[in-house]
Amino acid sequence: MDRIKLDYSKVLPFVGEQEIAVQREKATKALKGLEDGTCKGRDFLGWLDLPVCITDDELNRISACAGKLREQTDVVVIVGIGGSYLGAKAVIEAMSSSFDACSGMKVVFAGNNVSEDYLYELQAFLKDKKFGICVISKSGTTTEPAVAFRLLKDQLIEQEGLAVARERIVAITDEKKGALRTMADREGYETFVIPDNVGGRYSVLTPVGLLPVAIAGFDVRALVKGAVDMRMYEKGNGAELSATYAAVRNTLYEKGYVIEITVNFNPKLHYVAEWWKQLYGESEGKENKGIFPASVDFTTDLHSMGQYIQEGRRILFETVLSIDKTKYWLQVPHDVHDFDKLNYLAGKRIDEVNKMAELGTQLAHVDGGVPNIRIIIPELTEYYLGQLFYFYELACGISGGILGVNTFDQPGVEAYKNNMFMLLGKPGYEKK
Ligand SMILES: O=P(O)(O)OC[C@H]1O[C@](O)(CO)[C@@H](O)[C@@H]1O
Repeated sequence: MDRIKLDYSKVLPFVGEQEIAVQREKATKALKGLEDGTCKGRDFLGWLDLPVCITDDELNRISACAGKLREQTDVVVIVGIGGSYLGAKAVIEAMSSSFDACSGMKVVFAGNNVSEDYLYELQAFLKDKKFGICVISKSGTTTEPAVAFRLLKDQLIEQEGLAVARERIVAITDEKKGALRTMADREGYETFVIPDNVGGRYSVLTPVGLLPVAIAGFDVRALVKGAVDMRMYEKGNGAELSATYAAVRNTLYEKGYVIEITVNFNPKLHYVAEWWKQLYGESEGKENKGIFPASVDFTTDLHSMGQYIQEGRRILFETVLSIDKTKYWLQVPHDVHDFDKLNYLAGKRIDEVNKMAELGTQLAHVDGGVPNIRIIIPELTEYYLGQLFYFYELACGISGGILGVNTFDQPGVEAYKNNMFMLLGKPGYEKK
């Protein structure tokens, strides 16, 4: 099997190899802190060896549960927010056909917002459908998924009766604590556990990511294998890829490039970037520090954000997720009239046009003062997504270590929650 690659040659017009080497040394120290378990947030390092530790029994249980839901239902609603849905959404969007339901099974998401219209429309869509619910919350107390789950559970009971509803609900949560654990135990739902030492945004390789992906009909074993191979490669090579990426982005940050834009040239990667934004934003954005993670879909956003990136404030760098080989083959057709003057492209692959757009964009943006990193993904498969997830997770752990923050907490997220609870009159929040 091939491996994802990193190309930072188009960063070198902006920073010297020597400057990167300084950050690379810091990266080596940060990596040691992770591997020794001496870094800040050391109670949350379970993800480091997670892919290697997943047993065959666990994978079989995940497959069996997914198989049962696929048999019994036409639609499964994945209820969760942040790390409790983004990894699964990223894989499912990347692997699904852009127009069909994935492998005959429709997987939809809820609990990642509190929009009344969204929930109303979802309930209308589920009316008279055979549906199931996979509810995911590590804490078991997050408001958005809790509200959605209450509505959907009631609807399921109303449509199917209590006994069938219990059969069609699966909960993924803490082993012992939280409201969801209490409810699942009391109602007798099938449950899967999110390990204590794995934070939400690092949980894609636990049942949190794996079960929804299996329900959608995709290959979780290949996903895990990709992560295992990346873990083994990085372990044997001083985290060559992850530490280098972490060092390069921190070198840029020190030079005033405070915004990293993750770029794709394939809309299927949109949610990979969303997953990455949570991973890096929640991990690094604290103590008034951290690179701001942003993302764009090209070429779509070249026609909107392209102007700013080319000529706006020079505080941006780009990391392009570049897919080497497409899944399909499609050529630009020849036209006898050539009214649109496109015959110069006739016979060329659509992907060649896309690749030239990618190269042309890189040249233009580098010329315009935007450093460019490329992550080259051989093909868009579960296996390479597994590699990519592990690479990004390890690089994030290292990068947070270089920055000197606790990569694994997210104290800032509480501020909005406290205000919302106070405004809604939640008992215990009146005085706040
Ligand atoms: O799985 P939970 O506990 O519902 O949390 C969901 C998300 O909310 C956060 O805790 C932030 O509020 C994220 O870190 C997490 O991924």
